[in-house]
Amino acid sequence: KILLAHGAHREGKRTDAVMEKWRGYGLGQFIHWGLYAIPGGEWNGKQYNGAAEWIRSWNGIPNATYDSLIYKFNPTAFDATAWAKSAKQMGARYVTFTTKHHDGFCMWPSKYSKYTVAASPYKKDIVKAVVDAYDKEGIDVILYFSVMDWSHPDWRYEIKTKEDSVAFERFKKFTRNQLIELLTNYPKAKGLWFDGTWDKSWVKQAAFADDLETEMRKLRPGLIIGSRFRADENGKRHFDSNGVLMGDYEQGWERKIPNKIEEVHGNDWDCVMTVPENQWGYNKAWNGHIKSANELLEMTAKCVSLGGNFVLNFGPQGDGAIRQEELNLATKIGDWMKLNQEAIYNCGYAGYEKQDWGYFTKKTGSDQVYMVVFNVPVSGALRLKMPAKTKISKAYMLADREEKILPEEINSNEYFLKLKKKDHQEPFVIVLETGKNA
Ligand SMILES: C[C@@H]1N[C@@H](C#Cc2ccccc2)[C@H](O)[C@@H]1O
Repeated sequence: KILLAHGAHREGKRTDAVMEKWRGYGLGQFIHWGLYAIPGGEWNGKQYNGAAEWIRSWNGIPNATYDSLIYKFNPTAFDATAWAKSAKQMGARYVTFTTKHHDGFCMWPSKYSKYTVAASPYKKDIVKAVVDAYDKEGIDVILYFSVMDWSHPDWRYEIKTKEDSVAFERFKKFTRNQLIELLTNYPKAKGLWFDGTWDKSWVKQAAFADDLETEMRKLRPGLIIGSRFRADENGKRHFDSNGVLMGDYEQGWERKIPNKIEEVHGNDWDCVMTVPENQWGYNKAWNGHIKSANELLEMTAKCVSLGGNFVLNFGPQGDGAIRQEELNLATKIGDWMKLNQEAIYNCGYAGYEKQDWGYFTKKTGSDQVYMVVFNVPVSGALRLKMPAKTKISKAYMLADREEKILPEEINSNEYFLKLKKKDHQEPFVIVLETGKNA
């Protein structure tokens, strides 16, 4: 093992109650909202071909012109309670909200910056409104924070000169001040979701970032911080030089999902996912491949079946309203979750062999196993392979417990489950009651 002063401080999963709850969330919501929602991926009638929340980096817009959007920020349709109720209906159990994205605009009245909601026509504290509204709905809040801050004069991508170094020291103090401010102003927040930590300037700050993480955890015991916050002294990110996860869960699953359990290395993790292929902030153009509710439900089940959580992103418009297409998805997902949430919440990896019909999930701390079915063969029967000596004593539809399914044993641990209905237009869950040699 390599001796590290700033590597991971813990090996293996956290076992405290806060993290146990995080582990069982199953489904979450991400919200990307800021000044970038005003242009919505378009400027002077020209479509920006990147992610809408990155439009400030487009050389088609002078930085000062983008930053003057602050004077247009007055989201008259913003209603945090409506957002929180929509998230509750969808079945989200946590929300990750952008306090400051790469453009540096603060959605809270930070006393360390002039580039905040306080200086906009809207004036009010949006982070507070979101934290309070979601907390009231019983949805835990995680605060997204981008270390990279394009608008700050002391931000550097790389430290090349003495001047860079002096400036970046000021930037580090500014970053620490804002993070302590967020934890102090919004004590209900359960965690911090860091982004914008990949540039050389920050990767070189192993000692500073390590001390800052320690300070934040001391200020807020139980705080949840992912693997993206800091690098070790060798510049290793997410996993330190000994291959040990940095932080409390793996944060690398951005717009991608693992395919097998080995890929998650026994760690906690969540996947954050966009509805369009790669748009986090609001984009006027709702085009390219837009994921359907069934696709998103499959992603949710796949994540839970591999011990993770699925976090679906919403990009509210510049006026604060969530676009109807996203509200419709939330409703469809919520309707399914109402009937089937038992197979998602507080569930994880069952340890069974993956099969074509869909995903196994298992209730944490129990033997209860679920089949979340996405693919019914033309035969209308599901071939089910169980671990050796694991018998099925009972099988029934979760959404209608009276609908029993008679498992026909075809081998010592292989069954045919004949379904009453063949053509399913959405996924369904079969509850399996098993028992060793039942
Ligand atoms: C959670 C997501 N992370 C941000 C990013 C990025 C990014 C940066 C460099 C290369 C590819 C992707 C996106 O803007 C969004 O906030």
